[in-house]
Amino acid sequence: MFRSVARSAAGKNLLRRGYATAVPERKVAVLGAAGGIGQPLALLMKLNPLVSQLALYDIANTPGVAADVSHINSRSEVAGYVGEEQLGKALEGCDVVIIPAGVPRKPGMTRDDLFNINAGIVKGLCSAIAKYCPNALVNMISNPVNSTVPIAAEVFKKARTYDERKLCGVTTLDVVRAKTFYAGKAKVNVADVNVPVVGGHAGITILPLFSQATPKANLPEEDIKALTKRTQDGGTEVVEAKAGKGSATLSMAYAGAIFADACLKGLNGVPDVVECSFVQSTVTELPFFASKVRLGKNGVEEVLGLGPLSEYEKEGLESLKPELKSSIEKGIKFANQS
Ligand SMILES: NC(=O)c1ccc[n+]([C@@H]2O[C@H](COP(=O)([O-])OP(=O)(O)OC[C@H]3O[C@@H](n4cnc5c(N)ncnc54)[C@H](O)[C@@H]3O)[C@@H](O)[C@H]2O)c1
Ligand SMILES: O=C(O)C[C@H](O)C(=O)O
Repeated sequence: MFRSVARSAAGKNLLRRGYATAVPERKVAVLGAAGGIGQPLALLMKLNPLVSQLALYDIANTPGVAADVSHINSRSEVAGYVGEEQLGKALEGCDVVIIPAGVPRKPGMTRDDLFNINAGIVKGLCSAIAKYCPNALVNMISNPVNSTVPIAAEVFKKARTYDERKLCGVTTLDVVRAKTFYAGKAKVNVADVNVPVVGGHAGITILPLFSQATPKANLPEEDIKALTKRTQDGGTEVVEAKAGKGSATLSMAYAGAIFADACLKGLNGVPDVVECSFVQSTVTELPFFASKVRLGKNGVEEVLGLGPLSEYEKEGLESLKPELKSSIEKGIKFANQS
């Protein structure tokens, strides 16, 4: 349902901020909304003027989070849903579903160590999405993303609702980190920095392409290697600093909000919305891969290629493939066995 923006003061304000010529009604759900990521993400989505309805779902504690966030004087109406019996209502009519549900890492764990718990959670939530909002654009945050995205794809295939354009693994935090670390090293304004990050979302599968970073800085090879390693280990850096109290939540909420905003802009017809995401792909021989994607009215309208790689990045690309392949296959196997 579209509403002319020219008619309202809020609409004029949106136009001034370059959002769109018309502001559709958009329902967004956050699944896992009472968690470490879910709460600040709920806040950021409440602040997003492209959202008209915000559904906050979790297995516990969402009434309080929803009541709290709902007092903010921004466009969207907020509703809290708790427990499986309310999941359908949370999902009905959704345009975008963001999933940060599941357990986070503790020091010493890999993201793959979360598989046993999170795979089942994601499978259950995706079955409900297939039933209640099969056309929604899914933003998968729950780890291990390299496996949870393939799980979601298999669940949707079984339900005959799969549309590869509507399933995105959220790797924006890798891009956020790469930009921050590059700006610090290159001594450039962080707001001007762009760095594509490709591959997957775990350890060496995270491949930042600093050879394509702008503004150009001609950093020495040892700096590029150190920046690459720090980006790949960014999640672990936070897990260790939090010392058992979870993983990145605030920076992840920021990254998740950026990606969801890009999805909404794309759905609303804003041209040239490009972000990195882990999607079904033919960019390499692997069935899923993160690269730049163009977001549009149908979700992922185009998966963009890798562009020219340095020798170091070419090596990184070849080294990441076996791990990424095995994580993808693990997800597919789980979804089809259980
Ligand atoms: N993609 C990324 O870049 C990225 C970054 C950070 C964290 N993560 C992942 O996000 C996930 C969540 O992290 P967190 O720090 O918010 O964890 P958290 O434990 O603080 O919150 C998770 C929330 O999920 C809820 N939950 C559990 N089962 C659920 C279900 N079946 N339905 C709905 N909600 C359910 C919990 O009740 C909890 O509120 C983890 O898997 C973490 O590894 C991904
Ligand atoms: O590192 C984690 O476990 C969480 C997340 O994937 C991150 O990159 O911060």
